[in-house]
Amino acid sequence: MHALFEIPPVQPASSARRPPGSDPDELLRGLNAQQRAAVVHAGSPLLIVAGAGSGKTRVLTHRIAYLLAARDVTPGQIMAITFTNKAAGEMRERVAGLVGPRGRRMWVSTFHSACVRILRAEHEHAGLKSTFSIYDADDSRRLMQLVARELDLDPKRYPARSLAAQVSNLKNELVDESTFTARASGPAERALAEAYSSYQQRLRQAHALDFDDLIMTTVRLLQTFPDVAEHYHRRFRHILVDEYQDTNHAQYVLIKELVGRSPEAPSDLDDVAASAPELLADGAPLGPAELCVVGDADQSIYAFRGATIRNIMEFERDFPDAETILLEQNYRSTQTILNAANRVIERNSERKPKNLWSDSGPGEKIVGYVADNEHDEADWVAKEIDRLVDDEGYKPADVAVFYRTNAQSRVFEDIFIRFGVPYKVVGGVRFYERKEVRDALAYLRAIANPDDVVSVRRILNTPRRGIGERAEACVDALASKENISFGAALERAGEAVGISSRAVKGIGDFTTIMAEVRQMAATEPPEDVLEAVLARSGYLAELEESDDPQDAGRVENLQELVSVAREYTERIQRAAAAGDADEDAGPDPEIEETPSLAGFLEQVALVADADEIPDDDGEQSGVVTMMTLHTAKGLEFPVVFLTGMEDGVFPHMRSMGDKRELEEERRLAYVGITRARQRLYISRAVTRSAWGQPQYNPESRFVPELPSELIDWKRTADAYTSWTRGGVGRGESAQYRGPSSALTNGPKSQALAGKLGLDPKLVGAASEMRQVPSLSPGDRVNHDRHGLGRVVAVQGSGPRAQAQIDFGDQTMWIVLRHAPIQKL
Ligand SMILES: Nc1ncnc2c1ncn2[C@@H]1O[C@H](COP(=O)(O)OP(=O)(O)OP(=O)(O)O)[C@@H](O)[C@H]1O
Ligand SMILES: [Mg+2]
Repeated sequence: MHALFEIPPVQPASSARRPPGSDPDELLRGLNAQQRAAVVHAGSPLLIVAGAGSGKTRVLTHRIAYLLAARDVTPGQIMAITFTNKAAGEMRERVAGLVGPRGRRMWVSTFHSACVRILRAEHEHAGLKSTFSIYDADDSRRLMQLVARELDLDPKRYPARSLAAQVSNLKNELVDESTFTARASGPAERALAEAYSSYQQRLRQAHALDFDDLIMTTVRLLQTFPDVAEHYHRRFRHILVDEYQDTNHAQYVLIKELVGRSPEAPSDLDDVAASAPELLADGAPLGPAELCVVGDADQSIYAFRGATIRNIMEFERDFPDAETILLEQNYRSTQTILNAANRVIERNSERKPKNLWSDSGPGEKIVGYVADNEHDEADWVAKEIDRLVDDEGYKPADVAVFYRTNAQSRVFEDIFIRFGVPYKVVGGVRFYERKEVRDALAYLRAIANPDDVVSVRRILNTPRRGIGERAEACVDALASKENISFGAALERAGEAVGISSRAVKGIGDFTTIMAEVRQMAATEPPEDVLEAVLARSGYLAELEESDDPQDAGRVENLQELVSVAREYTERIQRAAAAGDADEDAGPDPEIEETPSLAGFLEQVALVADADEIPDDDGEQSGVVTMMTLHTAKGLEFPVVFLTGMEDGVFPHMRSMGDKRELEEERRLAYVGITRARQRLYISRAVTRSAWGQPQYNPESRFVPELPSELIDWKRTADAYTSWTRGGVGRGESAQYRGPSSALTNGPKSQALAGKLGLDPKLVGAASEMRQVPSLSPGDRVNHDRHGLGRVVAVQGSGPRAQAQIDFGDQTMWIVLRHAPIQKL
């Protein structure tokens, strides 16, 4: 690897009349030597690898501004990829001030948004309707459920969720259904292959793409149609990618396709110039686009979604003429926080050593706290936030509380509400996941795309119109018989065999309303269409007439959705007006000029978790942000609380037996620590309830990896004085005594059975085996439902014991406490 260390000379300030920030010298002045080298680098592919907070994202932003200010690049030639829409918005905004309305032509977006834009523009090549629907994870699961039922797959052995996840993995590896079918072996793979094929067929019928399809279809489009690839290749001369360590294989291939091949020999260029001079229009060379990617292998935390560090580790092999630049100065955190982060991450194997340093001084010590239980932990966090605000001049908006899983937020919410700490939860049950919002969007999607089977079926009988499951099945049968879509079959419901006249009338009402509103959608903006359909369908009236207080909240959420649509319309109109003022840019077919239902649905479909982070409102003191560690990537906060630092919580129980997964958890810890600018807090609870029972969690193994001299413990486990008095010391776990049998056989255990999807009868059986069987790898077992199996691995002990068991056709992790299992 060779690093670039030449320091580009800073030119004396020239024309002072440039708008601020568009002066190249000024752009470079706020950067260190390596950052500057990255910003001005021209030609070969460029990889910037650097630790957290070293200014990678800042370099990308400045590089874009520099390209526009100093290198005669036009905004339309730039494509920048960020991990969230929020990050894209920030980057666009920062650059926009520099270039005015021309900035519209720059693509700054997530991979998914970029692909949607390409697919909308090229829908004919891709064999899609221009109004195709986008299915999110929940829609895919619903569709997979239909498929699994149709194929008569045993839902216990082949849960739809798992099938959908496996299909997603295959798509991330660019393995399509026919390739997989050809190579599938064994009953489990063959079942998956069948489900995959049938799922794809259903998607095609519904004119829908799932999230992973967006990428895979775009890759195939570019590979299959050289003229389409050429068009984008000619258009995008600069491709920039943030958070490159979290790209998966499909995204990586997409980047390669967009960048294009190595430079052609000059004679080829001459040939092109003679035969197709338009390809050389604007003087754009036909060589590969300039590629600049930034990332940090230590922050790769999406392996479970198919992200592969390989993409960053082997960048130089894949792009042989690539340059690499390292950044080592951290501008975000104190040296104490950095030292802690460095010491944790250095335990991982297979990493290139690097040492971040900061010149912002040692700062405050890390503060640690051991709570009796999760309520005590939240209580302490709330009081400490109060103190920071009252005594140290911090605002609530300066503070973030991180946890490993979404479910941990509830206790914090309860206590923050009681203490009056203003907060916002990012992720969790999000606005767009609420039932009424999904129903309303399903109406809109069914209007935009009548073939969208998942959406149509979702709202067909919501509100009730007397269309039961039986009627649906009759329509489905008609659709199969006539080989038409479900939506088309609804129009001919009267012909369906066995359908009741009541259902035919209900379906008639439904299709009439939909047809009317569909006509309206051709000319009216999405907010009016939404209001019309909510009123015409009776959906809103039903909520308004309800006595359930929750329904009032649902009406508010629908009002909010109408506002979201209105904002969308206004944004498009504003942008179009700004574009009209831009003389040198003609119409751009890849940019929306008028608001449309499809455009609105596209925007909504692509909203990611991180987009709900509140913007800094400047005036007010804002709210505390709560989120999972995964969502925290790329962000920074003056004060960070890392909570639930317990083995089994973080690192997550699932990952504890596997070295690679454990290393991914450690990278997550590194991400968490490095979000903090000035203050870092770590906390854990000695007991934490799970499924209504107390669990005793030992200290997270990541805590002793932090240098002890950097931590100021406000309370240790020695102070733990609950009913297991004396049983728990710091770093050791208490003996688990087991719940009383009243608990395990009472109504609670039946509720638990429901939560776990278990047959309640089996819980009784399992509770008789309160003594969790002690298993070791190699043991043979019998499971009431899965039959005979062999233990592959074991982790945890007492109530947390889990075993990985190979049942022949499948291998699964089983929590022994709940399992009807006997050792043979
Ligand atoms: N040369 C610099 N001078 C002053 N501040 C800087 C400089 N470079 C970066 N910063 C600031 O340091 C902080 C971290 O920068 P940035 O977010 O770009 O880092 P990053 O490498 O992208 O971090 P992460 O790996 O967490 O995504 C930001 O507040 C940024 O404005
Ligand atoms: Mg960044």
